[in-house]
Amino acid sequence: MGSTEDLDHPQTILQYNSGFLVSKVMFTACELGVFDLLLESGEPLSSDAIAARLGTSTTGMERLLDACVGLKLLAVELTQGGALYRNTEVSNIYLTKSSPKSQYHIMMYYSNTVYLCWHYLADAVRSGEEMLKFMAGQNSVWSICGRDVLAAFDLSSFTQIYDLGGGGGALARECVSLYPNSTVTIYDLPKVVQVAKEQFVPPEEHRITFHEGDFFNDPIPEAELYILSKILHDWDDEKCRQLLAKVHKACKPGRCELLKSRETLTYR
Ligand SMILES: C[S@@+](CC[C@H](N)C(=O)[O-])C[C@H]1O[C@@H](n2cnc3c(N)ncnc32)[C@H](O)[C@@H]1O
Repeated sequence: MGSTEDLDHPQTILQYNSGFLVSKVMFTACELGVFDLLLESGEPLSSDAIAARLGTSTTGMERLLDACVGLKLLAVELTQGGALYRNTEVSNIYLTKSSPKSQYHIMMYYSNTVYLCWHYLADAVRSGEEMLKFMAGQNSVWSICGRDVLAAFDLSSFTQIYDLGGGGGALARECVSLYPNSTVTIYDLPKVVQVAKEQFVPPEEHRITFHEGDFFNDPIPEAELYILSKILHDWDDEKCRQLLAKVHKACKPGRCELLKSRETLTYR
């Protein structure tokens, strides 16, 4: 990024400028069932056949298919009868609904929900009130899967837990409910801790405490278990290394970190 080539021709800036087009082409082909149809058909199909089977316009479909070819999500074979399209291997594995490794459902969530929310990013940045909605949003997922995440490993031997960047505290609440002998300290930025206290964690919940701090610039106190849930994806590799090194230093031998990113759960 910022290379001398970029100064002559801003390749990076142009890629960022149109990045959303790439996502939307992939989402649309998934949503319309292009990859599923090509998997089921077992043979390459023309754009007319695909359009007819999926009930779309022929020109629109042809353009979408060609865009997918450009993105290497589809391959095209030029025959005397016209162009025939088929899935690439990667599309068969990740973009079809029936594949065990299918990413279809998360993509539909991104396309129909996350994509729309990001339209209002500038408003969200302008307005501090959005923080409350963001925290509630972050919390809501834990009412569905918090217990499963926390039960994936037996954490009952840990009584003193720090949830770094613990936000609104929904995971902390699940944790003390599942492991009644534990206490969880939500470590987060002062303004977030204030909102968590006022809005999300009932004062009678004495097993949850708070620590106002910046995990990059302030000390991280000693604890038996550190939870970093949906934290690392926010930072570049250097920042993640910095944070993990700090947690590692605070962690005494035999103590642990539970890392939950969007896709993975790690216990070490
Ligand atoms: C994506 S949210 C995840 C919230 C929660 N862990 C969860 O799983 O729902 C990231 C959290 O990290 C907190 N955070 C960001 N930078 C931080 C910092 N430097 N020190 C402490 N917390 C921070 C944010 O305030 C926010 O609550």
